[in-house]
Amino acid sequence: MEKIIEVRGVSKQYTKRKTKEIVTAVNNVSFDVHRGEVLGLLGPNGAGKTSTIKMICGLLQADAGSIHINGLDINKKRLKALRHISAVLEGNRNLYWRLTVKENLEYFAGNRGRSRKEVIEEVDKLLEQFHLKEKENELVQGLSRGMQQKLAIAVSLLANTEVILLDEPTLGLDVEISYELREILKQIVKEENRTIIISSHDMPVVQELCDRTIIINKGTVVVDEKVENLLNLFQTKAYSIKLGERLNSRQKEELLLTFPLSTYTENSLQAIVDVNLERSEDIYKLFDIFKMEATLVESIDRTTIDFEQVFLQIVKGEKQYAIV
Ligand SMILES: Nc1ncnc2c1ncn2[C@@H]1O[C@H](COP(=O)(O)OP(=O)(O)OP(=O)(O)O)[C@@H](O)[C@H]1O
Repeated sequence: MEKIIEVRGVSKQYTKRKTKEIVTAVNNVSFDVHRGEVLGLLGPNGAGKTSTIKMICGLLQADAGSIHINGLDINKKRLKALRHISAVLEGNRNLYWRLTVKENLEYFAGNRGRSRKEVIEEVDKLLEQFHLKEKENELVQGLSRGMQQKLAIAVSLLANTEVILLDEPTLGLDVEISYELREILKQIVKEENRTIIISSHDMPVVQELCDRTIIINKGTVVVDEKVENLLNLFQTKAYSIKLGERLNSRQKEELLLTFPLSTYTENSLQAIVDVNLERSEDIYKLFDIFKMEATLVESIDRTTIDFEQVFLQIVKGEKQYAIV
C-alpha cells in the first residue's frame, strides 16, 4: 500500500512555564500511514498523542525528525503538504458559532469552488448522514457538545482532503451520541476511501473502525500492529473455567502465585476462574491446581477479549509485547 504520511524520528519537548522543567512529550517516533487506512492512535493520558497529531497537521513544529505528507516535507512545502489534511481537534472546533448548522455547511462547501447546485446537494447529503436535518436552522452556539462535534466532522469532510485527523472524536459525549457518531464514522470509513487517523481513549471506536493501531506510551511507539492481529494474539490464550465446586484456600493461594493476573469468583455452588495464559501449555499448570483436590471442572470456554483489555495489558506492561 502506498504511504501517504511518513513520520520519521519525530521528537517534541516542552518547557513548563512555571517550573522550567523540560517535558519530553514525543521521543523519536516513527510510523507510516497508508492511503485508505484507518489508523487508531492510542495511549494513556499524557502519552503524546495530541502533540503527534498537532505536528502532523502543522500546528506544532517538531524539535527533531521529519514528517512527509504525500511525499511533501511539511517543513519545506508546508502549504502544499497541509492541503492534503483536515483535522478536528479536541476543544478546537472550526465552526462559526453565530451561524446556523446549515449556514456553516454551506459556507465551507462553497469555499471549495463548488457550484451552487453542488453545494446544495453536498450539504443535504451531510445533513442526512450526520442526522442534523432537524437542527439545520439552529445556531451552533446553542448546540450540545455532541451536535457540535458531529457538525465539525461533517465540515472536515467538505474539504475533500485525502487525510482526516480526528483527535478524541467521542470525548465527553454521552453514550447515545457517542454510539451514533461511531456508526456515522463507520459509514464514512466504508463509503469514502479516505485516510483517517483517530486518536481516542474510546476502545470500541478503535476496535470497530480502525485497521491498525499505534500505541504510544511515554512519548514512544510501543505497538504498531493491525487491530485484528492484536485481538487474535491476546484472544487465543484467554480462558474462562467453570468449576463445580469452590477452590480451597491452598488452591487459591497457588492460583494467585502461578497466575497473578487471573480472577477468581465464587458463589455457594460454583466458582469461575478467568485467566490469560502467557503460553497455551500453561493450562496444564492450571489443571494441576484443580487436581490437588480433584476439583470438578464443568466447562472451559475461550473468552472473547475486547480491545480495552488488550490496550490495558499492553500499557500496564502486564503483557510483554514485541516492541517495534
Ligand atoms: N504546551 C505544553 N506545555 C507543557 N507541557 C505540555 C504542553 N502540551 C503537552 N504537554 C505535556 O506533554 C505530554 C504529552 O502531552 P499530549 O497532550 O501530547 O498527550 P496526549 O497523549 O494527547 O494526552 P491526553 O490523552 O491526556 O490528551 C504531557 O506530559 C503533557 O503534560
